[in-house]
Amino acid sequence: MRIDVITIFPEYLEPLDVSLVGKAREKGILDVRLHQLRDWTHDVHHTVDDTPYGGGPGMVMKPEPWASALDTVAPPGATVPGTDGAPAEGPCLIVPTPSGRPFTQAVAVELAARPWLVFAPARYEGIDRRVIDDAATRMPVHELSIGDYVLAGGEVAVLVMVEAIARLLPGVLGNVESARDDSFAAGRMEKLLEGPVYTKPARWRDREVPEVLLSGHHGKIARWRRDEALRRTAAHRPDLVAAFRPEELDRRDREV
Ligand SMILES: COc1cc(COC(=O)c2cn[nH]c2)cc(-c2cccnc2)c1
Repeated sequence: MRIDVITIFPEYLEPLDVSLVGKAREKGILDVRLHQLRDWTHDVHHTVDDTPYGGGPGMVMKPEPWASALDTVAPPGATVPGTDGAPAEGPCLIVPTPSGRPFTQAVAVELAARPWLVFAPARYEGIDRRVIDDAATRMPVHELSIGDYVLAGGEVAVLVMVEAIARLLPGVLGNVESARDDSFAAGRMEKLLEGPVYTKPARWRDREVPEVLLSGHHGKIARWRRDEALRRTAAHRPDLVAAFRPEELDRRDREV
């Protein structure tokens, strides 16, 4: 997978050199390229923003630098080889924004199937809308939110999305850390939260590990984990429990 990030703060993306994503880059699974948006400005101050039409607080990112950057990074008609022999594909543009579609595990799974992602993290109050409208004439554009809060810029959101997507790519996670059991991975109790986890020692500061986990009885352990996941989800995310159908639970109970 090729990932391009266009930003005025490339140093914000240095964490992509370490750990999981860093190793995926070393293995050639990920090809991450950072681009300084100011390289596509021509004035002495390398200006990328201006006051908003219609007034209001803050500044808006000018269209010209973004359009030039996107034309260079993802020229019209440019493609990369598809994954697993799929046909070559052009880029998909991702714009982190508080007003975007929620970035969920399902969206991460969808994007992990694409061979080329271009991220456009904005600063200030955002990017002139015409940049996104123009880009949408030649590539899919996803405006995505990582949560209901406002950041000073989209770079942190890019780090979140790249990590969530990269860990789904074959060869990135060792088989020990399989992404299969994720809370939100489909097929594992659908969208319930993870229950509590424990490791050695069995007794620590007078606190014991729940007996069932030491029993070796896989059926009881699975049921206990499901109950704890449901308990935790009811406590922290009643909205997810509401979406859960009781007969669904009975079926799963029968499976164990
Ligand atoms: C300060 O106002 C902002 C901040 C950001 C950075 O992203 C987030 O804050 C975010 C992302 N997921 N949750 C929060 C982006 C935009 C923006 C970008 C493009 C078009 N329109 C608006 C605006």
